[in-house]
Amino acid sequence: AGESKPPLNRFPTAEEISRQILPQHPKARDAAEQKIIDVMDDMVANQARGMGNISPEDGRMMRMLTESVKAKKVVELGTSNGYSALWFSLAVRSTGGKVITHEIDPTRIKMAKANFERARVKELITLVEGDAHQTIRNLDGPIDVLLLDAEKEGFVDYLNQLLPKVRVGGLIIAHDSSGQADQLTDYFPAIINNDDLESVLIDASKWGMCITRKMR
Ligand SMILES: C[S@@+](CC[C@H](N)C(=O)[O-])C[C@H]1O[C@@H](n2cnc3c(N)ncnc32)[C@H](O)[C@@H]1O
Repeated sequence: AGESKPPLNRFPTAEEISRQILPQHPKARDAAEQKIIDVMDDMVANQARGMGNISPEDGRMMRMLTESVKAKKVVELGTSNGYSALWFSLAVRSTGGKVITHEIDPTRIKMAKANFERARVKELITLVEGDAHQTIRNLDGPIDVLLLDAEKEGFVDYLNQLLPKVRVGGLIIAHDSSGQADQLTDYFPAIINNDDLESVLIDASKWGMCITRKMR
């Protein structure tokens, strides 16, 4: 924070605006949020390798969206070590909501639990262990925000299972929608050919998020 950058003598590119001009660091509104952000910073510095975490830009966008739709229930598929869930926890602290996140890998489950513990968000986040294709079957709606960030080939099944539980006006965020678009050749038709859904690609970092709104 506060680091000064030499002025550009041309129009900045979108990446320069995103990475150099707009603030990179999340803003805390109180000490509890600062605690969460401190843990997120530590995860970026010391745990990120091989975790497949979302970028900070995408996290900021998800936090804004989640607060904007006043989400009470956020469902995440693919917790990894808990980085994106912590971004959601910043949002649900202000909406009075909860995050239910799903992960299959025991090592990552252990890391996520430790991160949630030290960020003091255990009452905001429920971590469901196991294969999400099975564990989401008993999930109750209404879901306000759904993040698809587990294995790409599973996205259509996740959508089919959970779309009926997403509330009208709710959001489905498919992560890596540009970075791994080649693995989403079934997913794109599934959302495009559904007249109840409207979608837009937000490419704040190279991974991209396809954000879909349930219109009716
Ligand atoms: C890209 S990472 C998630 C990153 C995380 N959302 C973040 O930004 O911090 C994908 C995760 O999905 C998990 N995963 C893959 N298949 C799964 C399944 N069938 N059920 C639950 N989790 C799964 C992987 O173990 C991996 O940790």
